[in-house]
Amino acid sequence: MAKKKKSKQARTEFRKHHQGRVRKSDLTRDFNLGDQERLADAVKNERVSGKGDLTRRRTVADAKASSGADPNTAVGRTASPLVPGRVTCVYGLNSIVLTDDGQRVECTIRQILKSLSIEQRSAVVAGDRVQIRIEDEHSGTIEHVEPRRGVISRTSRGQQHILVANVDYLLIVTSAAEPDLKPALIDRYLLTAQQCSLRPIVVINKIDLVDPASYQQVAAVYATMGIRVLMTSAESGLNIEYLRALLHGKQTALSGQSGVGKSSLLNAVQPGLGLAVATVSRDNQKGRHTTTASRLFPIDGGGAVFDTPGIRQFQLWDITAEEVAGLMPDLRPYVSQCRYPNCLHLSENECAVKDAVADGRIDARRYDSYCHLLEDDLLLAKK
Ligand SMILES: Nc1nc2c(ncn2[C@@H]2O[C@H](COP(=O)(O)OP(=O)(O)OP(=O)(O)O)[C@@H](O)[C@H]2O)c(=O)[nH]1
Ligand SMILES: [Zn+2]
Repeated sequence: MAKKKKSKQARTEFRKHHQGRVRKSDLTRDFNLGDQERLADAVKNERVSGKGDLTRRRTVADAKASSGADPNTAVGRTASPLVPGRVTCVYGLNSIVLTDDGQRVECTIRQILKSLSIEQRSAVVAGDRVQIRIEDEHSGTIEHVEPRRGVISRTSRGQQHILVANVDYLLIVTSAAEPDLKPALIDRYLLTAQQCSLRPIVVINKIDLVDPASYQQVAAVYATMGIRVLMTSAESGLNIEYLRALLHGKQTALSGQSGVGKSSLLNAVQPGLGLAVATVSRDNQKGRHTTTASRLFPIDGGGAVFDTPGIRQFQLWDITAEEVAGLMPDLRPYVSQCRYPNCLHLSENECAVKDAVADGRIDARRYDSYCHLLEDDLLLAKK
């Protein structure tokens, strides 16, 4: 409740701030809502109107009607046309944009978007579809951000911080050996996928190092929940073709512990990437994980894989103990049948989840994972 109040207040502050800006810069449209689409419209209008020049103050529709030209291409002054692309990486107020025709352009963010980024922290994020104006060979300005879908975000100090936008899949890479498979870790990644409404793909890599039969049961439990599980070997090429087909045309966020073979898999899926494999020392590895730069690897024929350091090793950012069972497709059907509405399915009596574990309707290992997560992390953190 307090949170809601706070965010309403923050929105009001934000609105006031931007209304001020709008007047200052002579924008012609109402700027009340301050959401991204309206903001982008306002940016267009600002461009069309020009600062302080009343004779050029026109709406986008006017400009279209009278000139027949795309108002994005600046009325009254010559400017290069807008070019569509995708943000691969954001650092401070600068971004790297990969245009649809394959140019890599270092972009600043248009002034009005910048002020949004101070208020909401995420004016432009990795994965955003944008329109940019190229100024010279390798630099430009982001003029417009398309509405987002499929975002991976976390909340810090009451504000949503988006790590990557426009994602279809969460690729959860694990290894059968070196390091050993940790199903409990897969379960954690799955919670985040569920929470962010991303389709997960679980990859068990390095399957060449073990007897695949030893992982059939783990894989089958996920498969019954409708989760795709793939046993791969970057070494032998097993299932690489299949993985490539899955990723084709999709935006995929990469996750998984260090050393499981993420770079090796990407190199195999997309020959020519030439990603460094396991050459980093322990010290360097630490450094790598603290970097905030994210990378995007385009897939031939469409689609891309995002490697965003904050996503590689998820923390359970915004998940509360009470939410976990509802985010697990195998536990969820039983939750409403427990005697106590606030049942955490740990030591309570008349718990439908525990009954389902006892007679095998819920996999015991998954339930174990659930208990560890709550007891070791979420409830402990509360104490
Ligand atoms: N046997 C076997 N080894 C593999 C396979 N895939 C990767 N490896 C080896 O595992 C080690 C780690 O591979 P990477 O691709 O660097 O792993 P990563 O997940 O990208 O590691 P970080 O960059 O630290 O996150 C390397 O020595 C690879 O050669 C595989 O399918 N089979
Ligand atoms: Zn219960």
